[in-house]
Amino acid sequence: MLVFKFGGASVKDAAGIINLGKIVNKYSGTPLLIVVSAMGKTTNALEKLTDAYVNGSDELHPIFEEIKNYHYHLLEELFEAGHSVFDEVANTFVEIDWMIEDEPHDDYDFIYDQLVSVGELVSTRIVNAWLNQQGMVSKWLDVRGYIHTDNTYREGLVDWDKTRESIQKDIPYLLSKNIVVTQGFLGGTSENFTTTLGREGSDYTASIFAACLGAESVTTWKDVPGILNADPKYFNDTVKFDELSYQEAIEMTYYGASVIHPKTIKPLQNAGIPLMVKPFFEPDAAGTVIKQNAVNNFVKPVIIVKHDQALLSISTTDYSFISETHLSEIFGIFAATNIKVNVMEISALSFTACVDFYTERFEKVILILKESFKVRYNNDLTLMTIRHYTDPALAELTKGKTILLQQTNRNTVHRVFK
Ligand SMILES: Nc1ncnc2c1ncn2[C@@H]1O[C@H](COP(=O)(O)OP(=O)(O)O)[C@@H](O)[C@H]1O
Ligand SMILES: N[C@@H](CC(=O)OP(=O)(O)O)C(=O)O
Repeated sequence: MLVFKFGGASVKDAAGIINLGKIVNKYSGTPLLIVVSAMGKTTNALEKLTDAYVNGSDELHPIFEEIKNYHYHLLEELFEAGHSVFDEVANTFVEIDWMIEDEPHDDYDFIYDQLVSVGELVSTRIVNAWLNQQGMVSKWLDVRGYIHTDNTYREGLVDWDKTRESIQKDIPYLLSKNIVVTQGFLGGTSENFTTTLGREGSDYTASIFAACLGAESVTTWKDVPGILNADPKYFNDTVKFDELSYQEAIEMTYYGASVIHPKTIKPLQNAGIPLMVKPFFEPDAAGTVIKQNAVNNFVKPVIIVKHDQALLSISTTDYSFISETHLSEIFGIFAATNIKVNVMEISALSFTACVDFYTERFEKVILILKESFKVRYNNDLTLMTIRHYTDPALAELTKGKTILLQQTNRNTVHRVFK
């Protein structure tokens, strides 16, 4: 069986959904599970809606109307009036109406997951209806009953044993009868609340299903020819990799290559399942294959740029050395507040960490750290990681930047700058 993942860019409009149908049609006869993300930039719009709700903003209803109109226009282009998908989509949006009628719950991350998840619940209804309308028999599956997580909202931790059991119990039978269409990015808790797996987590969803089902391969259909040595949105003259090893792909995604979610590769590596990254605009092209024993061919350095970084500098209040006990306390606080450290440095008197900046989490961690330490920080920074670097490439890429932290290893350099 195969697992396909279609991201937001591939289903951003009616033409995208028609194209998805054509790609799927090429694989008729092969058992196929399809993971779909929210359409276009819907997740960003739902994040704005969540903020507006929590802050009691007047923008709440206009934002919601815009999200609904975007989906209804798309439906009108694809389906005759009266098709049951109109009601399915409307009923899903009603869940937002119910939630925003009440006063916001205290836990922002909990509210976020209940509201933002609607993007995937709606997109999968539309894709499923379109495939069926095109004669490809397909079943809509609520992923929240299959991917079981803890209640770490916005970063649900997957309970692999429970997830594997649920998936293996039902999905092989469903796949023997139909195509299965399900939501990326979402999970469910044991109390039946919705969780999300972290932004851009639909790639990870595809990998979870593939690993549990022993799929032949996973294909993620993207708006790029494959994995390139740098993000083509920011760099010209990029080169595509035909193959990449799991290890190299893990390193790239860990440091922020946003083309694949960082948690995606490991389950596939453990199960020996290849991951193809292919362009949805040219479905017969080879793309990039991530697999065991791949030949990594680095004709150019790999450049990974991560924005929205903060540099935290932590020292003791009595000017004593930073000890292992202090470090243990600091990491305990990071773990408890879901702060991810990308690069760090220790000196006699201070510990410095470059971390992803999320406003609410950051404010929380600073408050807790300040109970025991002196804390200074800079935000709005960029972390650039260059793998397989050359000195001229490094000099060119960092020209004119104010570097706040730097690390150089044999293969990889990190630079944090303004
Ligand atoms: N090394 C890279 N190679 C290819 N694309 C990259 C790379 N790094 C970042 N990207 C970005 O990843 C985007 C595709 O990923 P993403 O937007 O998450 O796709 P989707 O959400 O449709 O699955 C591309 O449009 C590109 O800008
Ligand atoms: N819709 C979610 C999950 C996701 O993976 O989306 P995409 O496949 O478009 O990156 C997000 O935008 O974060």
